[in-house]
Amino acid sequence: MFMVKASIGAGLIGLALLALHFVEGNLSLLLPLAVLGLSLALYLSRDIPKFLKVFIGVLTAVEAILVALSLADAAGTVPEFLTAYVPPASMPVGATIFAFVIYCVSRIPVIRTIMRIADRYFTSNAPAEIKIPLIGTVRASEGAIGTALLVFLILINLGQVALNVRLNFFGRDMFNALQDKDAGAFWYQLFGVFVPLAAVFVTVAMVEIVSQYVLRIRWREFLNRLYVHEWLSDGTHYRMQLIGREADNPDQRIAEDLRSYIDQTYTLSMGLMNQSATLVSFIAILWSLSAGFTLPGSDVPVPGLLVWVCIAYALLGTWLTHVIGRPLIALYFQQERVEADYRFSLARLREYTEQVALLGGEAAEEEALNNRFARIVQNFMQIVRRVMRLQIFQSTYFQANVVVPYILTAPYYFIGKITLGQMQQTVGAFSSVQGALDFFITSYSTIANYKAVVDRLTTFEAAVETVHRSDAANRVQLAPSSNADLNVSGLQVALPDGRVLMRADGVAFRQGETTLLTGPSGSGKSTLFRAISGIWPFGAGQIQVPESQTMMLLPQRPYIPQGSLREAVTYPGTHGEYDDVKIAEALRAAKLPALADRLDEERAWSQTLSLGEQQRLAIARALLAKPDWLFLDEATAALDEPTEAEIYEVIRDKLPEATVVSIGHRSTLAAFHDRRIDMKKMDDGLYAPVEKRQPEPAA
Ligand SMILES: Nc1ncnc2c1ncn2[C@@H]1O[C@H](COP(=O)(O)OP(=O)(O)OP(=O)(O)O)[C@@H](O)[C@H]1O
Repeated sequence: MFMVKASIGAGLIGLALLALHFVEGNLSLLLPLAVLGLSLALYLSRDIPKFLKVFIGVLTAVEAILVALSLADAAGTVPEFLTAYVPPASMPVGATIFAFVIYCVSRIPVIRTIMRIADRYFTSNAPAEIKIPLIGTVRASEGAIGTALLVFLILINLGQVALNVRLNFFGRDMFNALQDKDAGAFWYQLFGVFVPLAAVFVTVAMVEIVSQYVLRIRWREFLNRLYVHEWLSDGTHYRMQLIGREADNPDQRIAEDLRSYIDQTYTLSMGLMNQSATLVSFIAILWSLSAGFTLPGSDVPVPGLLVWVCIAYALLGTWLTHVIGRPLIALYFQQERVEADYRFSLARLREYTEQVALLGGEAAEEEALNNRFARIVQNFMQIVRRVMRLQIFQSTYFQANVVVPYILTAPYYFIGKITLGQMQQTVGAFSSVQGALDFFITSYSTIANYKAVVDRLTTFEAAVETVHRSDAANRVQLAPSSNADLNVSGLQVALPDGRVLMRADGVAFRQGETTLLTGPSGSGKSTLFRAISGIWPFGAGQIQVPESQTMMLLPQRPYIPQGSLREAVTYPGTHGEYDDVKIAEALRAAKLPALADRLDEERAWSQTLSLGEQQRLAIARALLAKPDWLFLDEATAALDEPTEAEIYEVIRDKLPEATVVSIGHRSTLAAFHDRRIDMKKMDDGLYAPVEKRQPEPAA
């Protein structure tokens, strides 16, 4: 496809050249036009990530302007004030080379992975709006707004390079004025040239920083929402931690890694473009400045001598940096992991502070925390050792950078081949080219860190995908059925490592009939409940659930979110779903009258309420949600027997339509259920539910 487009591009260029030849009789513009055509073909070629395509697009557009300027110049139609800005032919060539490099880079698998994350934002169709000063509110898709901001920022960055090029000439003219002792020219250069340029520079820098921050935060907000959504949807967050440790600390990946990814993608890509543009511009200058240079100690002229020296010097530095710094990638990855583990341990301790205090577990906790922190230190010290070596090399290299251009040019100055201004300009251009080529060296740590961040995001995405894929493959199937009962057939429930724990075949939970599930601890009762609610994927077989009926499962230890008591009771209902009167009523019914008028109170409820109170709060949730099926997994085990009896009474009274299935160990529970199923160990070593005859009520 690309070849077809390239051929079409080349054909069009041919036609344009022919037309030009007849009109102008001028073929010297062949090169810029040809390279412009190539850039266009690159831009049009399919399958380039959008983020990179934007860069090629802007480069092509800028290149078109430069070529147009050259054409106008050839035709003698460029206004006087613009003639100084007619670019040398090398500029469009440079832009095309850079576009081609981007194109080639976009074929590299790791870059495609990186760009796929970026493109989730830049290709988004979600409606959005942005307020632009002097223009007002503009509505467009989020992807379009992001793209527009990116285009704007690329243009600004290119503009900054152009300003630097102009300043390089200012340096030459000013030093020449000094050498000639021409005071008039000197002051003109200072106030007529430098001051206006500096003013433009400051304004552009201000606009750039604001636009850049706006783009970054929009981009982050978008990806953040997306990741949070993917993590939370379909119980992925739960199943992800069941399948292994590849995607450890998802909180860290969403909160930290996404931010780093966006910051670094922006900084590195813009930096790379900036440095490439600098490189192209200053190589052109350096090339022309090399004109008078001969091989040292001889009269043999070497075209572009300074350029070659500069490139060889930088390549050597880049290669050495890579060799020394490569282990940093893995070390940074590991650092993120141990830091997140430590943070999580602290947060967990905060959650369980009461249990730790009661058990007097402080010493054990301290030891565990110190051990975890020791891993941070250990890995960090490896980073330090590696960074130290890198730093020794880089510092030496950068110190040498200061003097190398003087060493190269001074001999030519002393024998009068170049003026002081030219020498100064050469040193400036050499440093700019050097700086651009050193981009990789200066950014090595960032790049190493970036790679670690990208790996963490891609493993996160891969884990999300694994969870979704496992949906389709071998797993317990939940099948909605028109039958009012819940039927289990051919079910085998396994552990994450594949070991089968229990089996159940031909078991029915009948609508309207309360069932008590009993059995030894560890026999898989809770896991069967998890399978019925669809969050436990491991195993095989089918569970037919009555369609369009709601289910609610209350575990032994309820989850209580941070926030007000109202939010705790109405969870997982959305804000405003129940009015306060109903909430208070539910709390009173669940034997928590003292809480009924404290709905606005915000505190760590999971730490202040007793377990029995938390369990009653969960019952209040069920009373509000009115599910068709209510599964109670030892959900009243912390209550005294009379209160437990009252709660079952309330459930029967307030939720007469609900089918209750309970798990419990207490014998008194049997009285509240119509039927009992017991988990029994079978001959094959697996547990299976067996119908148990209810004892006749005592006469
Ligand atoms: N995420 C998990 N990873 C590995 N094993 C698990 C996981 N969850 C549960 N198990 C194991 O599955 C088995 C059954 O656990 P389950 O909680 O279903 O038992 P139970 O019958 O409800 O026990 P109890 O009466 O003590 O609550 C246990 O041996 C438990 O260790």
